[in-house]
Amino acid sequence: MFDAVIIEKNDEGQAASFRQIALDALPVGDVLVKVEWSTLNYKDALAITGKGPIVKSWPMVPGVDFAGTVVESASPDFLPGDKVLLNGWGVGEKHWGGLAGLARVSSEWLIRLPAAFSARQAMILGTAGYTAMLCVMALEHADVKLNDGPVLVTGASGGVGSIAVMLLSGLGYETVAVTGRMAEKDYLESLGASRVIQRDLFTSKSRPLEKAEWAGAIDVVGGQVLASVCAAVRLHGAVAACGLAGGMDLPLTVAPFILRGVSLLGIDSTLCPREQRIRAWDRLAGLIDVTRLEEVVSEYPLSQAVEAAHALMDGRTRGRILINVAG
Ligand SMILES: C=CC(=O)SCCNC(=O)CCNC(=O)[C@H](O)C(C)(C)COP(=O)(O)OP(=O)(O)OC[C@H]1O[C@@H](n2cnc3c(N)ncnc32)[C@H](O)[C@@H]1OP(=O)(O)O
Repeated sequence: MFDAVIIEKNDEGQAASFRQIALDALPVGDVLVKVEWSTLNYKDALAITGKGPIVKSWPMVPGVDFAGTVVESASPDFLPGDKVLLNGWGVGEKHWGGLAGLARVSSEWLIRLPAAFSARQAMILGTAGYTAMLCVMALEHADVKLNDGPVLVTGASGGVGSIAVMLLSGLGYETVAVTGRMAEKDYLESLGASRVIQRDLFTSKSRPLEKAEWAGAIDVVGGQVLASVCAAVRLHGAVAACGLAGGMDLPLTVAPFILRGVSLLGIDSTLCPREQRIRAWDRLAGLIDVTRLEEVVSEYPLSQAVEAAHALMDGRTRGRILINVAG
């Protein structure tokens, strides 16, 4: 038996609970991992609270992230004792995920834990940190340079936003944080934001082109916020879009793209190719000052993951939510 959060569905709806599960209930996979640390991302909170259609197969152990140690392996790529991590690949959606003491998964989804990080540190970063890194790499690839002007981060006090602010400011970009929670101004400045501005400035319908202010942007919100950001990007700037916390719609015109040459860069961390993931984790290893990770984290035991998911959905958390699975 092992401890897990499990989401079950019946005629009355879905419910998540913390309980013991039998070993033989684990799904198929060629590697068995003892999970030590996991996390809660916005997507996990949607799954646990039932506020979004994340779960595709029932019952489901949620958790798109985990880090731990290989216990059994039928793959030539991993041996018992290897330290590994996993982000995405439909784990926690279609295949049992990381909010459990054990996970049986495909070896193709695992990567080795970078030497720069402990399992705990890797999970403070988790999918949010790796997604933020993919966004930064996309802006670099689009040639957004340090002296081109300020770079915006929306949803800045959340998991992706906090790490994005840390990474961009660490690289030397003038980083401007957009938040719905101005009470987090000091926190965002401590992460490296040179300015913190209110989300309200981006929530009204924008004109096709607004005053060109931003050299680039990382957006976790989508909807009107993303549209307003695109309309205010400078000539040949770029926006990396990775989230939909504010909605799926995109009420904008083609003006920013055809009149200012703005690029809208889609970031998908779930099915991102393995080589690109490894590059992102290598970049994180080079850029993140591990002594500063404690500034962005709140830690919960696995037994309290369901309560933490409700707090995240209600906007009562900030930064990264770390789940201590091994105890
Ligand atoms: C964590 C990464 C992933 O899960 S990537 C996986 C693949 N992508 C997806 O599944 C997309 C779905 N997920 C999202 O859209 C998420 O927004 C996200 C993944 C991009 C960000 O997740 P994160 O873990 O950073 O979420 P947080 O809850 O910690 O922070 C969210 C941030 O957005 C603000 N926000 C929430 N609701 C709204 C809204 N309706 N309108 C505008 N902004 C909203 C929230 O308050 C946080 O920022 P703040 O500074 O407080 O404004």
